[in-house]
Amino acid sequence: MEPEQYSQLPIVALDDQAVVLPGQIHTTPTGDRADLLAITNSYANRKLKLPTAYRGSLVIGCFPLKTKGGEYNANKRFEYQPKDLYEYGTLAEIWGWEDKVGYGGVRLHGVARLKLDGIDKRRPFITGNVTCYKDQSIDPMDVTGRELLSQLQRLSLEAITYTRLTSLLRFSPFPITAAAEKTIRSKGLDEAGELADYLVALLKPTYEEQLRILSMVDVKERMKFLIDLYQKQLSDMRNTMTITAITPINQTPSSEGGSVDPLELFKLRKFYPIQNLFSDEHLTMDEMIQKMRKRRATRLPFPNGLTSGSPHGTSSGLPNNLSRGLLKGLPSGIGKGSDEGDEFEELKKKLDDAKLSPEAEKVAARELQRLKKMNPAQAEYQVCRNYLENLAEIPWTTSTDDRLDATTLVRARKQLDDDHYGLEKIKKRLLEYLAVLRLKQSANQDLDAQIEKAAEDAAAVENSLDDVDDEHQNKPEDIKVQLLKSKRMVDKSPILLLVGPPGTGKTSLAKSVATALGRNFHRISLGGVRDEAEIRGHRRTYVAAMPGLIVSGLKKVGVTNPVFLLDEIDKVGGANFHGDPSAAMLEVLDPEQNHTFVDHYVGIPMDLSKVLFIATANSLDTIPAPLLDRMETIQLSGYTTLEKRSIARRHLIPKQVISNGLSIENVDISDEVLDKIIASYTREAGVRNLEREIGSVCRSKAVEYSQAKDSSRFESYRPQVWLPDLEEILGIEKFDEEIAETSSRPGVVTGLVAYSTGGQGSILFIEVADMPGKGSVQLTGKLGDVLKESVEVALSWVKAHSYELGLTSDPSIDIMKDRSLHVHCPVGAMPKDGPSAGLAHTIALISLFSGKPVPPTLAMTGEVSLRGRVTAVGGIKEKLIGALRAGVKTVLLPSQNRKDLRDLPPEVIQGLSIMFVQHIYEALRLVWPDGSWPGQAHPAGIESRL
Ligand SMILES: Nc1ncnc2c1ncn2[C@@H]1O[C@H](COP(=O)(O)OP(=O)(O)OP(=O)(O)O)[C@@H](O)[C@H]1O
Repeated sequence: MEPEQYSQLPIVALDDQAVVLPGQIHTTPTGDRADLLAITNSYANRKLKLPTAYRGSLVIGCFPLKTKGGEYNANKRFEYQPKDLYEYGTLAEIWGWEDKVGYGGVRLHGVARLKLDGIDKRRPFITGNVTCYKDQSIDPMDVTGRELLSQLQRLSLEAITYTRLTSLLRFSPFPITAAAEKTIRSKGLDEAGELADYLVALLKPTYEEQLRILSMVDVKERMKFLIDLYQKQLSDMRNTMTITAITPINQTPSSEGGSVDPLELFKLRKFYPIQNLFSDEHLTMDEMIQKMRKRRATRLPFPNGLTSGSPHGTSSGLPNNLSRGLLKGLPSGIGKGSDEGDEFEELKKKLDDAKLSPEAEKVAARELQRLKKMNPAQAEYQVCRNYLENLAEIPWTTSTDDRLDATTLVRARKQLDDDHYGLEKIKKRLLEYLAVLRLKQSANQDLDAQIEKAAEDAAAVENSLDDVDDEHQNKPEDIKVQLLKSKRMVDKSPILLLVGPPGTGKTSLAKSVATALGRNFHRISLGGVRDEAEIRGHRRTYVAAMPGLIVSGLKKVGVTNPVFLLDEIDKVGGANFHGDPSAAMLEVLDPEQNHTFVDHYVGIPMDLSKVLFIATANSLDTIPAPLLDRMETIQLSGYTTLEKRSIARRHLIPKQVISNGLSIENVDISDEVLDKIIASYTREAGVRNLEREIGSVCRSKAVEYSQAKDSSRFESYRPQVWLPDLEEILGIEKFDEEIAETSSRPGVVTGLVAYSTGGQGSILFIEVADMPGKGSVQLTGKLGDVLKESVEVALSWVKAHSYELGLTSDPSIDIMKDRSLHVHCPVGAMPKDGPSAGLAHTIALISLFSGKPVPPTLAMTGEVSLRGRVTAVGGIKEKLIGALRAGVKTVLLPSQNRKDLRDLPPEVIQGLSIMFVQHIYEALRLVWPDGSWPGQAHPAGIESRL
């Protein structure tokens, strides 16, 4: 939501050290204050001008104090000055006046954040211009936002559990923590800001920290800040917190008429570091408390005849239900009012409705029994309840019907074509996959019918044999049913892995597959997962334990057969002291194992075999081999300019135009403008930045359009975007394309590069210069080790063959004797590495020594060996696309790379003359066809493709 501006808003200063955050209620004392009384009067006289959105309720801006200021005016009324106010405040509704003598005050309810932009007038109360910020909800696709929210929830729940554990023992009000837990869990991405503000109240930060939180209009920033605060508090709690153990007290009953002071109970206390209690993960919370009691009983002497153990006491004088339970040593039954009873029934009903698997049903029944016996004030009660609620929310048997019928393939093809341009090979592979799925399912349907019939036959035979003796253990009919069942095809879906540079449509392809199948879709972001427990859940005995990503995903989609997108699987962390997350993924992804996947929290085997997993990755290098082995890789490569143009025309422009509130005829982007955006404002393999830049163009058109509309001058609006407009809208060009040079000089050769990030290719100049010297070689241009070595190989080969090449007049002359060399690769600031410039270096050296220039529109790539062989290199597609864009006409490639031509887009094959070479001599003959080069021993392999 965009911030709104309000003018002439009544503004008050809050009392000293008070901050009101949105959602909070605060009473600010009226005392002798002039402004609050004046506002009250104006309100009574209906003189206030209020923002339209808030008419009907009385809103004011309330600002905390920057300094302790304020003074009495001539009328003996206390007044604050605008300079006393902090620049951020809260828009608050006045909920009422407390009119008691001595401490009357105004009850305020915070609504939204305000920033004070200026003051209108000062008397009788301050009014000013403000900007009002409502919290933005976090986009569900925003990974950081989601992670922040879940981290904040986890930390705050952990803090609450610690508090509860101590407060349980110290009689602190349990219902408050329960309510807080409920609130924390119930907040989603759209209420993240509200949650953050709510959690401030639980933390009790300092005044300065509260002011900082107030000034944080950005929800994510606020969450980060709170996460820090919670982390600090938790580490304090973990390190220094101790538990005050209570003992069942055999207190002399208060028969003398005196009541037992609850504080008396704390006299007997023994401190245990809390970590000791949690370190043994096999203990339940109940058992921990028992353990504490035992230790206390053996070590603490009891004065005044008090002894531990005997559950004998009185409830008089203690908070009613708690005292009863505590004095009996926390047995069952306390506080089980009608509320808990309802809650229990509700939970039971939920579990009944949840269609649990047989194993889950057993566990649920057992846990319900335990819960029934438990005291709601026990920390373990909540743990057990949460567990059962989780069980009820997991889809054990519910699934959606696959839309797998005769029209499946046609429909899927249409869906994929509608959503994506090109990507033929990938679409074909996805369709094959769907076809197999459909065949398996229809084979199973036939078998199901047969099984049903065989089962009926078996039942009939059984009936007829009922009264005969029961020796027919393996009746043929039963065996038939078994046999048929074993033939049933298991729904073992292979796991697809889409690998490619960012923004090439991996996520959206997976979405299209889900839509085509009619299945629910859920994205699990694996980037940065370092902890095995994030995938498999925490054991239940951990504080604030939760199920892992997989089970949470299933809970969210509510069916057993969704499409799960495992995004960024290459970024899952390897083994560390938190376990090995990638090993946990192995079990999830193995079709042989994943029908009995066990989440640590749930602890019951679950069937993941119906889930269709599609993983995405940017590169295969960081995926552990065993994980890679379980997936079927589908490679996506970058798009050419032409492909990008078509994607933009068909998908991105319509999408952006509509999402910016315009219609197609309102924006006209020509091919020329599109090409400029692609070449000068984006350098990427995918189309994500392109989409962003098109979005900017559409937004700027939307502004123009609405201005024209508002001033009723439609005729002045121009839908076309012209080239000169681009600089104004998108800023100055971000990238300069390397363009093949027009003139040539000896020692300069055009090479080809593929950038490792972004999957983009381009040309690169190799420059070699010589000078008088003693044979040294200087290398510049941020060259990596491999590249440096390839220069050395090139130089050694040229030195060794200088006589054959006609560069020296005698075989004994060292060509480097009286000269030094300098090899440079612009752009100097960009790091370069790899062996693929070997051929270009060799040719550059020969060109320099022979004084023959190389044609500037001829580019080359290939690794060379000391024997002069030219061997294969990678990234051919990207390099050639880049070469074509840069204006190269002819390219020399290693013969071994011939296979890569199959993947090339047609416009590249048509636009470039591609020649293959196996040896440097062949390259020489192609570069300088007029020269008489030696090496006739290598005539084979000179071939060209035009
Ligand atoms: N061939 C295509 N046709 C139409 N739109 C495309 C195509 N390729 C990508 N897009 C669009 O580009 C945008 C980015 O794609 P997507 O989010 O799927 O990228 P990704 O490959 O998953 O990237 P990352 O690796 O960063 O997750 C989406 O809006 C998508 O629709």
